[in-house]
Amino acid sequence: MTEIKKGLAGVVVDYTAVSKVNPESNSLLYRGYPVQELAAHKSFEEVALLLWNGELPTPQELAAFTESERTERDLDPRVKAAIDLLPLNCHPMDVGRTAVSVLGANDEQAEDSSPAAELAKAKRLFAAFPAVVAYDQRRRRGLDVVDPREDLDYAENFLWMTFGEEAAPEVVDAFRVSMVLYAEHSFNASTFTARVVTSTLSDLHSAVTAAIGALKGPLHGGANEAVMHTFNEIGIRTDESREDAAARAKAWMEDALAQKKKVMGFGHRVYKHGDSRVPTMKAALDRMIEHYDRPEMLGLYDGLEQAMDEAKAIKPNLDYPAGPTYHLMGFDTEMFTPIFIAARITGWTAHIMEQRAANALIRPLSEYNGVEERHLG
Ligand SMILES: CC(=O)SCCNC(=O)CCNC(=O)[C@H](O)C(C)(C)COP(=O)(O)OP(=O)(O)OC[C@H]1O[C@@H](n2cnc3c(N)ncnc32)[C@H](O)[C@@H]1OP(=O)(O)O
Ligand SMILES: O=C([O-])CC(=O)C(=O)O
Repeated sequence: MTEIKKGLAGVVVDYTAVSKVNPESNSLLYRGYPVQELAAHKSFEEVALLLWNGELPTPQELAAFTESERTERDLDPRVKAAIDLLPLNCHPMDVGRTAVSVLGANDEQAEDSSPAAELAKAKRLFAAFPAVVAYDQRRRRGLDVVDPREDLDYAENFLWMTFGEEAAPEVVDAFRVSMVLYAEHSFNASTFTARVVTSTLSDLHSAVTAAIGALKGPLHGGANEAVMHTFNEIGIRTDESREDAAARAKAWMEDALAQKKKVMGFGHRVYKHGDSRVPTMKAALDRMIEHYDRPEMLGLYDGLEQAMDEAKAIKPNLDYPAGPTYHLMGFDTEMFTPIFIAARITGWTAHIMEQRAANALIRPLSEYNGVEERHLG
C-alpha cells in the first residue's frame, strides 16, 4: 500500500536557505538571524534586502535601495484603472491579485528571468504594492488617492497613503514589526505555490499572483481577517472592562468548540507548542491597546486564548495578534490579508529566485482510487 501524505504533512520537499522554522526550539531564523532580533532592530527595507541577498545591506546598499524604493511607490495609472473596474464589494485580495497581474503585464522585464531582472522586479513589486492596498482601502471609503511621500520610510509611507495623515511613531513601529514578522516562513502554502509556478519556468508575477490566491484562504493568510470576524461576532464593546470582555470571549470559545468549530488564528501545521512570532506580535498589540486605550480588546484576546488553551491546548498563530493590531490602527477587516501580501512579497520573491537557481519541476504522484478500467460499448 502506498503511504499517502495528505496535505504533504511532514514531507520535506527541498532545501531552502531563506529561513529556518524550528518548532522544537520555537525559533524562526531569516538567513540565520532570529526574527525577534530583526523585529527589534531592523527596518522592513533592511529585512527585505536580507531575504533577497542573504546578507544585511551595507549602509551604501541600503541607501541605494531606499532611494529607488521611494521613487517607485506611485500608484501606476494602469493599475488604478484596473482597480476602478472592480466592484467595491469584491474582496480586497482579488484587488491585490489583479494589481500584481497588471504590474506584471506592464513590466518591461516580465519575461526576463535572469537573477538581476528577478531581483529588480521583486524590488519594484515591493515598492509598488502598498499604494494598491492604500488606494483600495480609500476607495472603499469613498476617498481619493493619497500620493506617496519620499521623506517617509516604507512603514510610515504605507500608513500615510492609507489614512492621509502621519501615524504616531508607536503605530509606525507596530506596523513595521508586523511586516518583519509576516515577511517569510519557509514552505508555507503560498510560498510553495509560488515555487510550484516557478518550477514550470513561468514568470515572477505569475508566481506571486498564484501565491496571493493561496494566501487568501482562511486556513492561511485569510486567518488574520477571520480573527476580527470572531471579535466582531463576540461583539466589541468599547465601554466594557477587560474582565467582562474576557468572560464573554471565554463563553463564546467554549460554545464554538462544543460545536466542533475551527477557530481561525489558532493552530499551525509546523508549530505545535506555539508560533515563534506570537510573543513579539502580541507585545506590539499590547502597545497598540495602550496607545488607543482599548483594554476591552485585551480582554477579548485573553479570553479566547485561555479558553482554547484549557479546552484543546492549541496555541495562537501570528494571525491572532496581527488582526486586532490592524483593526486598532484603523484598517478595515478585509484589508488585513492584503497587508500580509505586502510583507510576504519579500519571502515569496526570495523563494522564487532560489527555486529558479536550482530548479526541478514540482510534480508529485497520486494514487488512483477511481473506477477500475472499463471500455465503451
Ligand atoms: C500565517 C498563517 O498562515 S498561520 C495559520 C493560519 N490559519 C488558521 O489560523 C486557521 C485555523 N487553524 C487550522 O485550521 C489548523 O490549525 C491549521 C490548518 C493551521 C493546521 O492544521 P493541521 O496541522 O493540518 O492540523 P489539523 O487541522 O489536522 O488539526 C489537528 C487537530 O487540532 C484541531 N484544530 C487545529 N486547529 C484548530 C483550530 N484553529 N480550532 C479548533 N480546532 C483546531 C483540529 O480540529 C484537529 O482536531 P482532531 O484531531 O480532533 O480532528
Ligand atoms: O508556515 C505556515 O504554514 C503558515 C505561516 O505561519 C506563514 O506562512 O507565515
